[in-house]
Amino acid sequence: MEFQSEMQAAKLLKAQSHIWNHIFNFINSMSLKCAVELGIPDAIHNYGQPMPLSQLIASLPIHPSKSSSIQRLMRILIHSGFFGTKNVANDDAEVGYVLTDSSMLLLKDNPLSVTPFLLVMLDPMLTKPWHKLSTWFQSNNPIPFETEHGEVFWAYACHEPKFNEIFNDAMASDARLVSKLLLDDKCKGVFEGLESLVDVGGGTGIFAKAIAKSFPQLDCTVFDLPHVVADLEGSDNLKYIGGDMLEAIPPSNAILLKWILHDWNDEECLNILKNCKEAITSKGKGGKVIIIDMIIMEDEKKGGGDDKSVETQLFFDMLMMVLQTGKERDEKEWAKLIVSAGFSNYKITPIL
Ligand SMILES: C[S@@+](CC[C@H](N)C(=O)[O-])C[C@H]1O[C@@H](n2cnc3c(N)ncnc32)[C@H](O)[C@@H]1O
Repeated sequence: MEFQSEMQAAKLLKAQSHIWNHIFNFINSMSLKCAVELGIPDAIHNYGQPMPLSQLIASLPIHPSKSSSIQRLMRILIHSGFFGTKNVANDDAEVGYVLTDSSMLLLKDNPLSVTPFLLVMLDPMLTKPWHKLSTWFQSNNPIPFETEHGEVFWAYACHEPKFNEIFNDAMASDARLVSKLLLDDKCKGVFEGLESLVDVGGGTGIFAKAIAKSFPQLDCTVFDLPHVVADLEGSDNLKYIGGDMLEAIPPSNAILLKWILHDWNDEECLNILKNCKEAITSKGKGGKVIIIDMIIMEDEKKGGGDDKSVETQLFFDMLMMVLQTGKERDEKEWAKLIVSAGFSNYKITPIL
């Protein structure tokens, strides 16, 4: 009997700690945001060797009364894998902070830095709608973002220049990382032999610039909302056009849709895909649509991702529910969309 109650107590405590860790998940995000805002990854990187706490404190723009709190911030970030410790050279007793692969990706000067994405996703403009999620479920409002801000995401970005800028920077940072992986690796062939390409919803054109550079013969166009591409200058084989993809898309040999369709519901996606089809066939011959988006792979046994990558996919799906009308889709849902839009076949290349 005693054994049974010990088991029950253990189960109870495990359940409680599971709940506590979920309640406090935001502390991981906010501690990381704070470290980035204080420039901690850059301070450690610039030091060039394991950085003792005293040196880190001396290098940061903090009030002297907060010095003793830095060690506590670092302790949780070490626990979550953003920093490590190593012995300081020639000193067996003293340890210093070092970066990990993840904090390397948060350095300001790293061309692949994820910092702009972190800063926009954790900006109150994007975190506040999460507090409206249950209200949204009880209303007929289409999107929690709209419940909070009174209008849809793209309309809001149009008249909030600061938000427009940080959002576009965040997209550009992802485009830099993904274009590096895709154009250096096994996907380069996808763009070979094309005459023209329109990057629909291409933002400030980071991805299209990388393609235009790798394929100087390819005529590239970045097509996005007028306020996003206003004042942007093209080059020899790159131009910017403002417009609305829900209306029409400029004619082209190929269309790129990176991180577009997951923003929209099935009906809106069908509209976009039909406009893509129209754009690639209006040149008189068939072409292709290149979609860069995720495929939900929940079932590990059927070749899906590990626990962490499934969690990332589910996070993104919820993000689309809160910020947009869209969703992340599994292969069946993608296939249905593609076929319904009138395309005859598709090929999936798993990369990221
Ligand atoms: C999630 S971002 C993706 C940006 C870029 N493709 C990337 O992956 O870095 C979606 C983009 O679609 C653009 N967009 C939204 N509505 C649009 C519309 N109706 N017509 C054209 N572009 C639109 C946004 O301005 C934004 O740049």
